[in-house]
Amino acid sequence: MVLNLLSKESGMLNEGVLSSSAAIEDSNLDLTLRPKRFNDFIGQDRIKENLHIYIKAAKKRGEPIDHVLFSGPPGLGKTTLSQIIASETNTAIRTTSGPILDKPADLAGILTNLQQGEILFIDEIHRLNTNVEEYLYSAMEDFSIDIIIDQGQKARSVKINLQRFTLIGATTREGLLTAPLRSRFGVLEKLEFYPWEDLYKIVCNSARKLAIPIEVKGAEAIAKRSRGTPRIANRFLRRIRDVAQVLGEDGKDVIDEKIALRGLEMLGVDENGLCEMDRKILQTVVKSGGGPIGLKTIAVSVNEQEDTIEEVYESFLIQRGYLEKTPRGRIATKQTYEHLGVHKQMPAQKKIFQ
Ligand SMILES: Nc1ncnc2c1ncn2[C@@H]1O[C@H](COP(=O)(O)OP(=O)(O)OP(=O)(O)O)[C@@H](O)[C@H]1O
Repeated sequence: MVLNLLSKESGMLNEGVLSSSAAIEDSNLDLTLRPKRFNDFIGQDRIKENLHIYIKAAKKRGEPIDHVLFSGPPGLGKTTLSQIIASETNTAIRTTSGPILDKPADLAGILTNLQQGEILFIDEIHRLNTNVEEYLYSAMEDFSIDIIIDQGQKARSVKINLQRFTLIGATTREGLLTAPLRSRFGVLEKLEFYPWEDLYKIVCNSARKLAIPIEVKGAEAIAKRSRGTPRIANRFLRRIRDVAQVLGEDGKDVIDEKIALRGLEMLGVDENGLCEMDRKILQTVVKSGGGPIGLKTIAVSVNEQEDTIEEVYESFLIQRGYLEKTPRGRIATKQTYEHLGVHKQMPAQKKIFQ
């Protein structure tokens, strides 16, 4: 049964494919593992130091910190950092997300209920609809909003002052943010993929919190194949725990290197940390003669949403040197051919007649 779940999940990075009970268990464990303070948050040192200073200075002035925008691929800790800011500043955090805020009234309801210094966290802020986004401008800048009361001829606009709050926006697609919205954030921080050494520490910490016995080599194997992403490292750890419990030698539940590698193979993760979808994307580019090939064509060929390819897979493949993005499309690199074990077909040499 465990094995079935693993093979179904194979190569998928989204939680959507987990059975509902596994998904609930995973999200509960996610809460257990989420760092609560800067001290528990591993890596991203430059960002942590910056935030530490901004928080200290704001406290000194007796003001809330400036609006913050976190950008970067999914699972790197944008939500976690936002919650840490709230706990480090002893303030409440109200959470919503871009697609949920359908109309300005939805946002007005939330804004007018915010208390002095509270944090409003908007996840996927790049997906705010234009009307709602424009409404946010004056709230962020002047801490006021205009609302229309009454209808028809009696309709009039009334200005409402808001308490001073901090908006924290998170986005996986910073490029989709409009310039007016982007310019209203005082702090812009881009989270980067983690080096494996940081992920190793995260895996060890999580194993300790969940009382999972793990050997150094086992933790290293997971850390090196987790796409530079803490959420993935934690998920692999939990799935490989299942493997250790069922397939561990002599009834031992320990995650050693052998079990870790076996579990990763079952998850469809190869020695460089690429999953099945990564390989499908790269194969599509290579089959097209190495590119340039458009995102749309790739999406149709691998049967995945364009957005998901850009947000989840492509950013990692580009960062690791497997793919280049040009205005004419995606291009495979030498490393891609080497990894897939395919020989690059060189264009036929032109004959030079003298
Ligand atoms: N630096 C870190 N140290 C330890 N654990 C981390 C770190 N960053 C993230 N995590 C873990 O990874 C999980 C995912 O992090 P989080 O939800 O903050 O990512 P995110 O960037 O907001 O993702 P998304 O864009 O999908 O919303 C968290 O539950 C937490 O357990």
